Amino acid sequence: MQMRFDGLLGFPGGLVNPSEETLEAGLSRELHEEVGVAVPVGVDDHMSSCVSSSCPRLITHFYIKKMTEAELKEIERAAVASATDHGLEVLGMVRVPLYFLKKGGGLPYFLSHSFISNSRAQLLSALRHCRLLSQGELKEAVRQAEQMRRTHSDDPR
Ligand SMILES: O=c1[nH]cnc2c1ncn2[C@@H]1O[C@H](COP(=O)(O)OP(=O)(O)O)[C@@H](O)[C@H]1O
Repeated sequence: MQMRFDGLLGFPGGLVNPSEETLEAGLSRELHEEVGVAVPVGVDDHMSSCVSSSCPRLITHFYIKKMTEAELKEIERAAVASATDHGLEVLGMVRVPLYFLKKGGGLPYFLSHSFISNSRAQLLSALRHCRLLSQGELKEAVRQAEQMRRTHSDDPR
C-alpha cells in the first residue's frame, strides 16, 4: 500500500474518466505516476467494484496483481527513484504486516490506522481472496483493531 499526501493509507491508483480511456489504461497510467514502473493491468485482474459512500458519482474499482518478491522490490525502488508523484501525492510505499505480535502488534495495529474510502475493506477482501490469511485470522485482526481504536479514542489529549 502507500502513505498518501493526505496522511491516509490507500492503494496506488486514481481517478479515471471512462469516456476518455479504459479503466485498465487509466490504472496503468496512475500506477506509472505513483510507482514509477509500467505495471500492465488487464480486465482479468479486476476484483470488485463499489459505489463510493462519500460520492455517489464515484465508483471504486479494485484490481489485484500478483507479483514475485523481486518484482515487488523493483517497484519499491522505482517508487522512490523515478515515480513522478513521489513526495507529492505519494509519501512512500508501505508493506502490510501479515502477522500477529503481542498486544495487537502486526496486522491488527496496521488495520487500526486511517484508510482512504473503502481501501481497508479492499485490503481485507484481497487477503481473503488470495488466501494469505484464514477467515478466522482476518476476523481476529479486525476485532483487535477495533478494540485498539476504541482504546485510542479514549486517550486523553
Ligand atoms: O485505495 C483506495 N481505495 C478506494 N478508494 C480510493 C482509494 N484511493 C482513493 N480512493 C478514492 O478515490 C478518490 C480520488 O482519489 P485521489 O484524489 O487520490 O485520486 P487522484 O490520484 O486521481 O488524485 C478519493 O477521494 C477516494 O474516494
